[in-house]
Amino acid sequence: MFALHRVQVRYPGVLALDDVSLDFARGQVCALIGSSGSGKSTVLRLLIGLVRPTAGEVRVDGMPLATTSLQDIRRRLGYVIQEGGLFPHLSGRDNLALLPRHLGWTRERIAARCNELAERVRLPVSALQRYPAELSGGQRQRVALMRALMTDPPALLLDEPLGALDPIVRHELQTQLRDLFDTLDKTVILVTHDVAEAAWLASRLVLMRDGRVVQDGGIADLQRTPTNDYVRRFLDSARRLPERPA
Ligand SMILES: Nc1ncnc2c1ncn2[C@@H]1O[C@H](COP(=O)(O)OP(=O)(O)OP(=O)(O)O)[C@@H](O)[C@H]1O
Repeated sequence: MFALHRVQVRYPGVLALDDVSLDFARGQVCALIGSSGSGKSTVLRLLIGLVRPTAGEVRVDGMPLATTSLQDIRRRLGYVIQEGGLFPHLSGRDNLALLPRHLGWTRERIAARCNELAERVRLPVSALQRYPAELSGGQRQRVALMRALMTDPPALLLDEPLGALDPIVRHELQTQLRDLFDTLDKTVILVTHDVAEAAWLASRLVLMRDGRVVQDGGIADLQRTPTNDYVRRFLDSARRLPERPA
């Protein structure tokens, strides 16, 4: 569905992606992991057309992204940025209604979709009357996820969708996200720092470092045959609880 072919992205003074080639198959859930600044968010920004490659090519459904209009791209993609990215001056419901209204949906259709998605992400419908600042972090992320799903796009791009949440809410949302991915049959590309979260949510992990792909495979491949010491160290950095003293 998406392909990066020998892509390079250069920001002023920074080589953010260096000769990256990746294919994302339809229906696959893939996690981009790696240390801060390794280029994960840049991959998502490329796919949504917010950033252009300085070399190489991005294709969507076999067509060069450069020839596809931004509006067409956005219609095909639900995008959740870090911290949710909701408009602070709009209620949750108005945030959700923005794109559907633009597409000419009726009030009834918008309301029905809000109710359906609120149930799916387990958010009380009454919370949608509130402004983002009046919601808890977990509720805000749920609304952001609902907004990405409103028009039922075939693909979801999620940038640290569960960052900055307390561990209990994060755990709960991880479970719900996995249920959603299992039932929705969408192409999902998500960015996370958390290896355990990546392995729980995605069948494929792409580990990045300094703008390059270090390893690409299932968690079992990374564990059994790490391509280098960095992969081993990255996996080992996930802390386990210490043994409780006797
Ligand atoms: N608009 C920008 N202008 C200049 N440099 C940028 C810009 N956006 C990102 N960068 C740089 O490009 C590199 C890759 O950034 P990117 O946000 O893709 O990394 P990341 O892996 O998603 O990081 P994080 O996990 O911290 O979000 C970093 O060195 C970053 O500082």
